[in-house]
Amino acid sequence: MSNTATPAAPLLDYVTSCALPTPWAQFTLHAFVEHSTGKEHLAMALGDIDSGEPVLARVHSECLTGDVLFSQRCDCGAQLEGALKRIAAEGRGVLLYLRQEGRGIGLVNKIRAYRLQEAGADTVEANLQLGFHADARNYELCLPMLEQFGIRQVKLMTNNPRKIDALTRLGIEVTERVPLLVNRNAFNTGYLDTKQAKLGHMMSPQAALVPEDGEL
Ligand SMILES: Nc1nc2c(ncn2[C@@H]2O[C@H](COP(=O)(O)OP(=O)(O)OP(=O)(O)O)[C@@H](O)[C@H]2O)c(=O)[nH]1
Ligand SMILES: [Zn+2]
Repeated sequence: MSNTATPAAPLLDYVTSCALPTPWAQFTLHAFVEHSTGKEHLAMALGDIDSGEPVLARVHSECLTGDVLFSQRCDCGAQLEGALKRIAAEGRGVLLYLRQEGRGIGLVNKIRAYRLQEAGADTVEANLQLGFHADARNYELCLPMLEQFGIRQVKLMTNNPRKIDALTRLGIEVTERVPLLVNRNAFNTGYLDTKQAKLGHMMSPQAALVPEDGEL
């Protein structure tokens, strides 16, 4: 018998890419398909990202309500837009769009969680009442996605220490954390407070002090 270790089965396939013009820059949109679930994950890339220099990066978890439907219950849509604007301003970077809606519990369960929040639960309590972990996400796909572009070092746009830990454990070096703070509003202030108090998000009180127009 050979002593050679069997290489780990790939987690996802790289499929194809196209140009994606946005209001801020023309990105290249790359499509991946995850083997175990068939989910389609995306990367939006800009500029020379395989030069070996740390790359400005965002790992964004799907939030249909916030990213697409303009929900003010969370900060996801504003963070998505802010991250793309920053990458465009730098002329170089990548945004991984992971299809782990509702912190991994799915859209319908997130709506169930919102309903529990309307009855008084916070975002963590609602997940627990539904029988889920507070945060059911897993970031292992980030490694093959970043490897596709030759990226080993990132300047990560996040307030979430779990993302930094997860990437570090995967062997991606986070050379810098770039805060991604958005305007508070009457609907998201409790959500932001809970992220800070219970999920360890790094949001100083100055988080509220961003310009009126929400520029990041
Ligand atoms: N279960 C659940 N998921 C939510 C809720 N609000 C937003 N989400 C999901 O949470 C994910 C975004 O996570 P956040 O914790 O806001 O932000 P993050 O991406 O972990 O951290 P940052 O990098 O700092 O933005 C998305 O998948 C959203 O769909 C909620 O009340 N309940
Ligand atoms: Zn959201």
